[in-house]
Parts: sequence; structure tokens; C-alpha cells
Amino acid sequence: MIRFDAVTKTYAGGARAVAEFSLTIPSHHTTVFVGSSGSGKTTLLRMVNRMVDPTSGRVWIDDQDVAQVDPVGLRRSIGYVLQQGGLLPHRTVLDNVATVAVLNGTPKPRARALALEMLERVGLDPALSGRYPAQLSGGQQQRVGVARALAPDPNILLMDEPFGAVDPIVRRELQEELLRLQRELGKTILFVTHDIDEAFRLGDEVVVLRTGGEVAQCGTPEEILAHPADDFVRHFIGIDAAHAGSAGGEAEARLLTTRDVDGQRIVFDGSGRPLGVLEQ
Ligand SMILES: Nc1ncnc2c1ncn2[C@@H]1O[C@H](COP(=O)(O)OP(=O)(O)OP(=O)(O)O)[C@@H](O)[C@H]1O
Repeated sequence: MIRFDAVTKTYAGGARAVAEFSLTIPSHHTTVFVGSSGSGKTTLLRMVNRMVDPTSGRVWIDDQDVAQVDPVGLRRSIGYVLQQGGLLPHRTVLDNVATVAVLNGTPKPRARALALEMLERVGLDPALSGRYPAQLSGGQQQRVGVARALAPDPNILLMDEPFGAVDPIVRRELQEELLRLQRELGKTILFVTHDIDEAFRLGDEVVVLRTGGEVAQCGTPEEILAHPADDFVRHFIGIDAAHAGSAGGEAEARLLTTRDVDGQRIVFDGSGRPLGVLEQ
């Protein structure tokens, strides 16, 4: 369990990224923070591994106040995946994945063997393990980033727009892969995105944020779709037909309609495009 207890972050210069944010993130689930740019998602995520310290308030992991934990040890015990992979450019793929285990005292051959297993687990061809990050595609680099984060077998995985820089098809593949991995591993995943479709696809729980880290709504995707809390959420999730597609620039038009055509019930999206057939 991760618990944010009335955390506020005011950056030097006075920007208040997050104000009095409180939320409990359940263990072994995927929780997605979704919101437009500047809503404080990254700030909140980084409070968990102390890359950002709150100006006030506390973050707890189970019964441990993270402010009392050595930041270096904390960061090594929590997986972290960034949009740009954050891989070490002069190390091979294998060594990138093995690094944390080596730092934690695992002998190099063992760390490399574990790294190879992890690369296979995230669906990367082991033949690529001797390459350098620049010799991989964006999607492959992100798989390495996920393998590296998972290699030390952390309980918590923080993912900050990890699939934001790859094309939509690869993005979809990476999302499917993460869902598969999570079914096997059951980590506590905190995932940040500005893309509501990604949030609904991946999140057991979705937290819709407004500016200042204010929670607009928190619930399962089904709950949010069934009962959007207000116009902001309706707009953001794209069930406000007039505005569908404008929230975050990418929301699919989600206000669906059905019409009978030759005895079949056909489903149409918000712009009138046929999507499929409704099973009777
Ligand atoms: N190091 C910093 N110094 C000053 N202001 C910052 C710093 N980091 C973030 N901010 C400000 O805090 C607010 C929240 O930023 P944050 O990166 O947490 O939002 P975000 O929702 O993750 O946005 P994005 O989707 O663009 O990454 C923004 O107004 C941002 O400009």
C-alpha cells in the first residue's frame, strides 16, 4: 500500500504543483494517474521514491514513512520506468538490466543470468542483449526499461508515461505486454499518463487529476464511465460528444450509439463511424 497523506509540493519560484493531496494506493493493483499537462502527476509519482520531497505532508509505503528511508536504498528497491527509457547509453542492454542487481551486491554472472531471463519475460529477443540502447527501436528500448525496473523484483513499479514516445501500434503492444506481466507478477503499479484510453486499458483504479493535483474522480474505469463526477470528467473521458477527442487531444469518442441495420444492432462512435455489432 502507498499512502499520500496531505502532501503539498511548492517548487522553488512558488509553483504549487500539488496541494493537500491524500490518497491510498492498494497493493498488487495498477493505479493510473491521468490528467493534462501540469496536473502534478509526475510530482506525485516522484514523491514515492523521494526524487521529490513534499513541502509538507507524508508519503507512506505500508507502515514506513518514506522520509525516514535512505533515498538511494529506496530508489533501488522501487522500479522506475520513464518515457525516454533512461538507459545508460554506454552499457549493453544486458548490463543495463543487470546494473541494479550488481549494485545490490549480486555477483555479476548471476545478475546477468537474471537479466537475460527478465529480457525474455518482457518479450525482447535475447539476441539483442549485446546491443547498446541506441541500436534498438523506441519500443525495444521501453521493453528494456521495463526489464531493468523489474529485474530486482521490486514490490512497487513507478511508470511515468513509459509508452508516450512510441507509435500507437507499438504502444498498444507494450500495453498488452504490461497487462500480461501484471497478471503474472501482481506488482503495485503506479502509472502516469495524460491519455485516458491508456488509463482505462491499464488501470484497475484510475485517478483523474486536475491542475494542482486535485482529484476530480477516483474509481474503476467502469465506475468512472458509469458515473462521471462532473463536467470536467465527462469532458476528459470523452463522453461529452461535442467535445470528444479534445481532452488531452487523444480521447476516443466514447459516447456510443446503436442503430438497427438489417436485423443487426450496429454500434457507432461519437462521430457516426460504425464500430461493430452488438451481441444480442
Ligand atoms: N522542478 C520544478 N521546478 C519548478 N516547477 C516545477 C518543477 N517540476 C514541475 N514543476 C511545475 O509543477 C507543476 C506540476 O508539474 P508535473 O510535472 O508534476 O505535472 P504533470 O502532470 O506530470 O505534467 P506533464 O504531463 O506535463 O509531465 C507544473 O506547473 C510544473 O511546471
